[in-house]
Amino acid sequence: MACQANAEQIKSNNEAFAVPNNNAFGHSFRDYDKESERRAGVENFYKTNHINQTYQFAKKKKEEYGKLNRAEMSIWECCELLNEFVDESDPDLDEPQIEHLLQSAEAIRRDYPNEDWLHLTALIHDLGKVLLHPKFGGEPQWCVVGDTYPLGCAFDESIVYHKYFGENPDSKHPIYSTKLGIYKENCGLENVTISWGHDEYMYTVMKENKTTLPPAGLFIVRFHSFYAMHRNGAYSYLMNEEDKENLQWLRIFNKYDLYSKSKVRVDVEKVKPYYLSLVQKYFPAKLKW
Ligand SMILES: O[C@H]1[C@H](O)[C@@H](O)[C@H](O)[C@@H](O)[C@H]1O
Ligand SMILES: [Fe+2]
Ligand SMILES: [Fe+2]
Repeated sequence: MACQANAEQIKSNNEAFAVPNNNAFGHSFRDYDKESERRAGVENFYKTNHINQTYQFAKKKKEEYGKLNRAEMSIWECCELLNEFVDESDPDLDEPQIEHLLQSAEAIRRDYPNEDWLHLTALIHDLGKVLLHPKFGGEPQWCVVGDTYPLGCAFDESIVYHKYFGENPDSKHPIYSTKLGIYKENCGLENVTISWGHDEYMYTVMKENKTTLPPAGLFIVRFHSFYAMHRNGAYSYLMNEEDKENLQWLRIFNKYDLYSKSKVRVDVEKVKPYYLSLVQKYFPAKLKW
């Protein structure tokens, strides 16, 4: 399969995307301290998120939404539902989410023309944000978007707005507050309970609907918001060899996920036939959500 090729090699051969210095608001990307029109809202978002994401909470949500009994629809129908949502956790983008999906997919497609699985992975990576939709219970933003992190073990200091974990009951738990917590060294990320949100939900949707996308595609979707791990190198003691392999692809993907955020809109109708053909290749026509 294409993605078994060495990720770093493919990268050096193809890379062309110029990483912009500034986001659409004139600041550097992921700067959570800089005063901007989005800053206060983003901080408030993380305060609520960090206080309420506990191990028990994430377990419960995973079970509840893991039933996939809310809707039947195609991948494209879901993309269209995201037209109405703006992500409150994001300091770099205030456009509807469908724009972000197309922007990241088109950017990665330009640099990796032969990795069609990567184009589709980018298109669908944030579809889990559909949890915000009334059809899915209209979940509040704090348990759908934002960076994610492991639960059941200590919160690493590199997580954004770490200070707000002080008010999370798990930070006083005798086991959950220790470095390894309930986990064994190198147990593999698939065995770790991550804070509940769009990543884990979309991973479940993909898996249960039997996507034929390669393991790296599933890994990207499941852990793309886990910045403490893929950007800061934290929690490496929970990772196994397979995670480390997949991480190479996640790092490539992240560049396009983050730095493609802009005010330049993609012509949806123009690119739609291409993405529909990929959806057909890797997914059933209707999926359970
Ligand atoms: O604000 C963003 C946004 O919610 C993304 O979808 C998520 O993947 C990122 O990790 C987060 O920082
Ligand atoms: Fe995301
Ligand atoms: Fe994204």
